[in-house]
Amino acid sequence: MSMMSLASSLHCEAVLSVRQLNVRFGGQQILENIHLDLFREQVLTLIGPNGSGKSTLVKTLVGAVKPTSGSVTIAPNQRIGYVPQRLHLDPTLPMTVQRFINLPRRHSRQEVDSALEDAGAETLRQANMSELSGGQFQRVLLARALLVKPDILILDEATQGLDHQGTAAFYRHIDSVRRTYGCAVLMVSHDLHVVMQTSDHVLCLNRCVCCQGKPEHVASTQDYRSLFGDQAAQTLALYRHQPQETAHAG
Ligand SMILES: Nc1ncnc2c1ncn2[C@@H]1O[C@H](COP(=O)(O)OP(=O)(O)OP(=O)(O)O)[C@@H](O)[C@H]1O
Repeated sequence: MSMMSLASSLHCEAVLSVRQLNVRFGGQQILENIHLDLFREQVLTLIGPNGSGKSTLVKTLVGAVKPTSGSVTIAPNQRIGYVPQRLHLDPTLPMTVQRFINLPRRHSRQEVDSALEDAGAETLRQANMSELSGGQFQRVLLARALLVKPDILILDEATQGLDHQGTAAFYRHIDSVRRTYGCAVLMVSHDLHVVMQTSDHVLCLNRCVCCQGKPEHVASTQDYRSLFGDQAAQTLALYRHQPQETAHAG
């Protein structure tokens, strides 16, 4: 096979594709003409200001929101693991991590242990869900998503509320999960520094896709700078001055 045909066959292997997607709530257009491809083992991050439609797009991908028009196509036999932005549990209801993770379907002890370990939550099996820290809770949600042995892992602002250290640690788990499971990762994040260091592809959303590409490309666009202001200037400076050293910094 020539290099050219090899490259084109690899590029056809999208595990998830979105075409001409529009979502309206009432009379309001929330997502407009979204076009997106996610490839095997790729880390694609959605960024965008508050209210730009990131969560709505993720919910559309996992089937929780129905598009007004357009399509979401998942390649055959692809299992999706989903880590939601928030999950409210009744704090008065005692429930161990082990019990929570076995809902709605029971898994073998070995499957549970292995998912907890892959998510960095191996010490939490007997802990009570209501006593977990924010970072521990998110790792348990990640473990639950890993139980399906995902080909596609989708995370909606999974590090919301975590401090720098917790955020950096969580992304390290995501990175190792991607390698262990060989899965594609699509996530929403506000942590621009980390996004720019950990993503293969960044898609900047503001109702429609306003720019996308490799992190260094997106960081240098005017759209990105006008949406994220000072924070954008900092991430760009990071590329110019110390691209290697800060990998995985929080
Ligand atoms: N179920 C709904 N019904 C009506 N409007 C909705 C619904 N869900 C979201 N919206 C609106 O859609 C817009 C996009 O919301 P969305 O949560 O997708 O944005 P986001 O980019 O994820 O924001 P954030 O960064 O604040 O989480 C907002 O104006 C929101 O009020």
